[in-house]
Amino acid sequence: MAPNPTHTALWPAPYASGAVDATVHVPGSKSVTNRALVLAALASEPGWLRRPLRSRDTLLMAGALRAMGVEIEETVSSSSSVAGGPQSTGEAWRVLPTGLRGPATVDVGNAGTVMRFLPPVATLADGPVRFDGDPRSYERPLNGVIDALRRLGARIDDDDRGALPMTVHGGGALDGGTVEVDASSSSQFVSALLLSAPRFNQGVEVRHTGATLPSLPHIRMTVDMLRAVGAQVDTPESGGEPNVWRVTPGALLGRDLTVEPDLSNAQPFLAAALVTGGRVVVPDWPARTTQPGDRLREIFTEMGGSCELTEYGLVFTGSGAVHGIDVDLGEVGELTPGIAAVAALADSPSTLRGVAHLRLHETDRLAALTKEINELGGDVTETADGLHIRPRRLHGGVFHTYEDHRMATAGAIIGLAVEGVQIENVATTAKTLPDFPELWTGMLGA
Ligand SMILES: O=C(O)C1=C[C@@H](OP(=O)(O)O)[C@@H](O)[C@H](O)C1
Ligand SMILES: C=C(OP(=O)(O)O)C(=O)O
Repeated sequence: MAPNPTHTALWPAPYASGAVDATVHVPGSKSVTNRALVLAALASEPGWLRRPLRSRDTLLMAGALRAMGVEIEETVSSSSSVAGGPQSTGEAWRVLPTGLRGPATVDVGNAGTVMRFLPPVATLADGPVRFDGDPRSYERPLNGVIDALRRLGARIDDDDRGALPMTVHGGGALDGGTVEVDASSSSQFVSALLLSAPRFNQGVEVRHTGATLPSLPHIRMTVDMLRAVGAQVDTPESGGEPNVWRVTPGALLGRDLTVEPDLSNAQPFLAAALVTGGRVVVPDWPARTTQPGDRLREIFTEMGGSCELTEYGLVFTGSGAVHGIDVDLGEVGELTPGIAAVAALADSPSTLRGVAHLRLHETDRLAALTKEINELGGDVTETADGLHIRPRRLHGGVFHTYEDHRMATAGAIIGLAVEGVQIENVATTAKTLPDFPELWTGMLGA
């Protein structure tokens, strides 16, 4: 990868001199957009995605599917009545599924959803599909997907490393069947196998064998979205065995889906209301959702705020006080960096638990948060499965982001309350929220 000159750039994180009071239109969910793209590509008829997220991860997903022959037409209507911010206003993608083709090359970047959800899709292509990505993608766990696909009948050439880069030799179809997977390092192993399973000859039965399973709401999201396109899925929640999911083979419908705002990307804006004692409104917050970010209503309330979910959206208000929290974040790991940032500004210590698997995310998030908060004068220690955070008076300095979008937004939260924080490579937020700096300064009225 060519060096990106913006990686060394420093962004002075805006300091909030008073309480924020803003309405923030948060763009669409990464997790919903990328699942919707996969399901639409596997359907037997065309489908629509409205207000899709347009970010690095979702454009990589769209690009990969196009490389395998799927047509994705992008249209932008000028309708100003559509919420969702300038990036997604009125945008809709029409997906026209075709026979999946190889040879093809897929760049996964550092997108977990692309590197895990697409190898099962590639087994259905009629030729080889080569997968490669950012250096960090070579280190992120993929063995659960590779081993499972092999056992289900796929031919994969990964030089026996269980990681990227690799080639999936698509044979036009996959047997499918029953498979055991240890998904303790990523729930995306389970989601990946379920998403393509309606197109496997025998469907799939996935049996998770590991001691822990992170990010359950994301597996529920997979199941809900599969059912919404006509798939039959049996789950532990629907009376099945614990840790076993079954998908029956069958055709998938094309749908017209409007993507919800990304509630995990709403986190820094809600945090801004919390740490400044202000008020932030997020329009279109769904009344019912599988997104893990919905847990913020409860977590940030416990940390000192209050919220009201109205027909218009979520109104979140800070009280001026920020409290520490003792919480298991295993189900909602992607919220950890933002919660750690708020915890560093609180009036009492915090313990964040259940997130050992964050060491294998975009970066080792536990090490990165510890180092960066401590370099601003904080007192954070790593535990076996999380962080202890004892608030201290912080000072300005450079907050490094390790090409992790959620490190950048965590640093911005701290910068609201601490003068002189500079975020290195804020552009890394483009992974899921390219307009972050503009939305942030817009929220502050700058
Ligand atoms: O399926 C998904 O869309 C995701 C699942 C989670 O992955 P892990 O289970 O690997 O944490 C989450 O952290 C990631 O941001 C998105
Ligand atoms: C872990 C994350 O992403 P990915 O989909 O790349 O796993 C994240 O967005 O916090």
